Amino acid sequence: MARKKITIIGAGNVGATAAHWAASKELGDIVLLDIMEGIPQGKGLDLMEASPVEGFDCNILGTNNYADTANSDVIVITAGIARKPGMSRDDLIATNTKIVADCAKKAAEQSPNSIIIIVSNPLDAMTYVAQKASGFPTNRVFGMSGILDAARFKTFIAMEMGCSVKDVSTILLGGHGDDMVPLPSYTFIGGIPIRQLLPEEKIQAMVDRARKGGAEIVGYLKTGSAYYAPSASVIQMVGAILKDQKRVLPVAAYLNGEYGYEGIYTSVPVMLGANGVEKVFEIELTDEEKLLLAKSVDSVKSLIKVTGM
Ligand SMILES: NC(=O)C1=CN([C@@H]2O[C@H](COP(=O)(O)OP(=O)(O)OC[C@H]3O[C@@H](n4cnc5c(N)ncnc54)[C@H](O)[C@@H]3O)[C@@H](O)[C@H]2O)C=CC1
Ligand SMILES: CC(=O)C(=O)O
Repeated sequence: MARKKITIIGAGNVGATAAHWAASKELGDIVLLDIMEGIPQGKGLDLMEASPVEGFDCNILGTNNYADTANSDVIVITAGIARKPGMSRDDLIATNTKIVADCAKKAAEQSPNSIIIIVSNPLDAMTYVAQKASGFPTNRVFGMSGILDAARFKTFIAMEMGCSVKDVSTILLGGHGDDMVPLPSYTFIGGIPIRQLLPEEKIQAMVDRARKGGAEIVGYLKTGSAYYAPSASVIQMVGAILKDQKRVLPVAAYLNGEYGYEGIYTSVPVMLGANGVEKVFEIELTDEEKLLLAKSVDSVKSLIKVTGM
């Protein structure tokens, strides 16, 4: 069987670390593309030279040329810039819209049957931009944030309980911002509802910490944002697609009337397999949860508006 081909666009912290996880899991051959000359080539070769030590078999090519990405099965877009002093959020969106649209268009031309996963921020709006720029059907363009945000929530719960992270399960909805919607009502520890094990104030403190999880890491790093957990999260999605695992995961998926919303991307539980988003699950929500989701979707809508797409 031919090896799968994964292209990662943006060889910065998230992109290079995603290549590392993908290689160590032998998910396929990897093309690492960046606009900076030498960076993807150097990081790609360095990672490839780890293969005899770690014992993984895959080719890793660093490049600045989209022709090298041809016939990829999955394309991960992490390209973009972070907000700099003096730059408004709208300035950032304008710049990243151009970058993400350009990357998605060029990558889609080279790999017309591929699946595109967006990581670049602001996530939900950039996913919308990539879908428009690629012209791909919406089941083949979606974003990563829900797995990361849920992973942060699960980590804090395991830390609080002193239990294994493996026994914590949850669902999280909404945009990748401060008003994302972690759902304690769908959170279980070894099958036990979290509200039977922890007081509400402790649960709400962890909900709040998860919402601000990205900022917490930036506060420590100062020079950049999180990349280990984000890259692990996107590679979980890549694995689910390439192995047709039918995983049920929170993904920034296109909504076609589900939850009462149409024409936007936001995180909801989906089934992820070889055809990308194969099913969107609509779960029951309380009135309060519906209001929280509406607030988050409003934020996503206003970000999409700024893109002008
Ligand atoms: N969705 C999520 O949950 C998360 C999203 N992010 C976002 O992912 C993006 C990447 O983050 P990092 O890797 O930490 O940033 P980084 O600055 O380390 O890497 C970005 C890379 O993109 C490259 N790039 C810029 N313009 C390009 C273009 N036109 N074509 C190809 N490459 C280009 C840069 O040269 C750089 O190497 C950011 O937008 C960040 O906010 C990061 C973590 C989590
Ligand atoms: C950077 C980002 O989006 C995060 O760490 O959540």
